[in-house]
Amino acid sequence: MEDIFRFADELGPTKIIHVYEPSVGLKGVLVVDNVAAGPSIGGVRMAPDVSTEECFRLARAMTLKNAVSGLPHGGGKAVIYGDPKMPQENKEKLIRAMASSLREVREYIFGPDMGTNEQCMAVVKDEIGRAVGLPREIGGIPLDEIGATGWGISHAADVALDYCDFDMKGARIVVQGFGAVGKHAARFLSEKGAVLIGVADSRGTAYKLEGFDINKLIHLKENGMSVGDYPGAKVLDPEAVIDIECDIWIPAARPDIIHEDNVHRLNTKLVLEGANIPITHEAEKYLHEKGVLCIPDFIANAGGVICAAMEYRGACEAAAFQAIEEKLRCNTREMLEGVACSGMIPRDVAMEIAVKRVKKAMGHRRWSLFSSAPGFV
Ligand SMILES: NC(=O)C1=CN([C@@H]2O[C@H](COP(=O)(O)OP(=O)(O)OC[C@H]3O[C@@H](n4cnc5c(N)ncnc54)[C@H](OP(=O)(O)O)[C@@H]3O)[C@@H](O)[C@H]2O)C=CC1
Ligand SMILES: O=C(O)CCC(=O)C(=O)O
Repeated sequence: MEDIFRFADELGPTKIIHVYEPSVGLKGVLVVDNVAAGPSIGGVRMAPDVSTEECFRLARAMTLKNAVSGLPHGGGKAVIYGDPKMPQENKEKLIRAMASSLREVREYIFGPDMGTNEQCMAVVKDEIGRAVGLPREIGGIPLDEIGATGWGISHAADVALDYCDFDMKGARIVVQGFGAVGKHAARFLSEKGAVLIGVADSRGTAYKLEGFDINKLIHLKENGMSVGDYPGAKVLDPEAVIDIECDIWIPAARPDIIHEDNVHRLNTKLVLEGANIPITHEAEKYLHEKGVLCIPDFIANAGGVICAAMEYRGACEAAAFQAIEEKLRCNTREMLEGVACSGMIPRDVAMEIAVKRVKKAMGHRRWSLFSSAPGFV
């Protein structure tokens, strides 16, 4: 018999909810992991093929990310099954139904993730009044539009370079995924002097040794084209983005894309994990042994959720940007100093810091993973 508690450990998850509503074709899952620190924040992903296990791993990444960022929030993640490029009308129906079915699950605050955006969060807000990453017109900070996560990645990069043997000026960057995270990471890093030489989206990889004009690339994507349509770029298949020699490689798309079987193909000096869980633990160990510095997801890509948590409390955009900068620089340095002292891989050092904080929050609760106090969530 299937063990439905197979993901359970001392940190969670406290709830796994499967949602089904055939009248609109909704199938979805919500994993609320540890909410000892406060109600969970984490994005809603729309994708055709995410398992409950993957949703759990993404929710756990949020628990660690929120803890390491010192936010009064636990970790959660939701998945709506479907093609994110479906007609807007159908997408809105699915999102409304998902939000409506989770109306009373107050320990989860909806945010944007792969396949959802500010407009989707506006729909959730309209339906149940509980969402972050909202458009400005309804009082939000549109975290994807302003590039909150990319801003954080650029600061993690600054600190990481103190531990590498190259400078930002002229550094060659390659990005897998040119959506909310990938394009803004490339934009902020190029403003610091780096050069984007390789980029992939779901349709292909584009390569240009002289460097892309990032605004031109963004414009082209906004008009429904692929990165491969960039004039003069060499076009390769999507997987080829792994092989391009560069100084900084940024995964900003799907999970588990670098693993034991392909990690040897990476030809880079620094990896900044923009995506969640993009590299397996074994592959990260391999990179560490090869001298490639790898800044793990819940350190490098925390900018989005820091922005979301600030928005939840009514902060303005400028304050959110400042908080992201401060927290990302401080967390990256703390982790890298730990690596320098211990020789451990960066993820393991970051895990120690995050789990210690989660356990401290748990120590304040009668139940370990959540609180039942009135008004807690
Ligand atoms: N949004 C945020 O603030 C945060 C997001 N993240 C994580 O970052 C990652 C990306 O999220 P986000 O940018 O929001 O998502 P988006 O949906 O905005 O963009 C995803 C990008 O990945 C591309 N893509 C999809 N599949 C592949 C593939 N097989 N090969 C190459 N590229 C591919 C898409 O291509 P196409 O353009 O063709 O569709 C698109 O360009 C996710 O792991 C997410 O969880 C983490 C922290 C915060
Ligand atoms: O959209 C949010 O709520 C925060 C961003 C997020 O989901 C993530 O960090 O993976």
